[in-house]
Amino acid sequence: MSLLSASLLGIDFANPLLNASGVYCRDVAELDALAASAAGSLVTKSCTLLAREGNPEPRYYATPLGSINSMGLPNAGYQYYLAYAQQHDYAAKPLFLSVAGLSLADNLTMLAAIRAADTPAIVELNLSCPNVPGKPQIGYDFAAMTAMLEAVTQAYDRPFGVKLPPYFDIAHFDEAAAILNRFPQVAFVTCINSIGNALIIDVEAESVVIKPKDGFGGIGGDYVLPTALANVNAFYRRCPAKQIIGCGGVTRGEHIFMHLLAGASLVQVGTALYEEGPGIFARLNDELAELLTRKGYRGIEEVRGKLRTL
Ligand SMILES: O=C1NC(=O)NC(C(=O)O)N1
Repeated sequence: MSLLSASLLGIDFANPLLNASGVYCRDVAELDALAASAAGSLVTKSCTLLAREGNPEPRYYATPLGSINSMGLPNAGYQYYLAYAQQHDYAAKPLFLSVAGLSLADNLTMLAAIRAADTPAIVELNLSCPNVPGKPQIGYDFAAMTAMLEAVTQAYDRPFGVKLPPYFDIAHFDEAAAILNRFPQVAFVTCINSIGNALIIDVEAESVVIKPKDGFGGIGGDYVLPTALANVNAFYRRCPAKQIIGCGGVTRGEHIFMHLLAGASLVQVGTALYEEGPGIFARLNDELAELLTRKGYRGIEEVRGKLRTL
């Protein structure tokens, strides 16, 4: 095991880093670039039953503090990503398949096909896209989330994970964790998706900056780091039988260290990857390794969940 070795579902990872679903992972060229990068693994763009164009552009905008997006689940359809999963070299690094069906039936159809293909790909079920007009985030509807997990765990007999929206109330951490703990098959929880329905305004133009939904979109980057860390730690504390993948606000090695302290086993990078490209993974691994070494750690397992309270 090396300094940066990580583990999830009993699978070894060279390092804890991967992309956030949706960033740099929509087509074969992007996925191959991630596979060839210093990332320890990669995840595909959340797929739907049929290919989608997504929302009208402009639908992504970066600011000095992060980004806002309302992509609207543009993707090539699940068969495209399943085909990619069938040809991926798993000896090189693990691959995650992100699934975001627009209905329970669509999720069941896609998961049945994924299961039948019997690849080593790990499913991350996206319960938190904030950008499909008319489709509320399942993660904020506890009854719908329960029904989805009851049906999915009946139909899909492998360990999988869920991508959750950020929660902001202790009672919601408690309720969401209680639901997840009813499903041992939910082996990991990815916290967080973007903070939905924010609004960024351009003062010069006196205008919003993205076209869909009157400018309302999910934010990422520096804006979301404290919320991401809180959600990672809240579910780490409440779901001792599950692992946590952290996502949100990572631009430097020390942010990865924060996610690890909060309880993350792996850490996803979104906005910063969009802006810097896959070369970011070599930089982040170097910065994390330098920080761990300076602090006298021999591996990330010694850091995970060790956040001190006062
Ligand atoms: O789950 C998602 N989160 C986001 O922030 N954006 C994408 C999207 O809009 O496709 N999906």
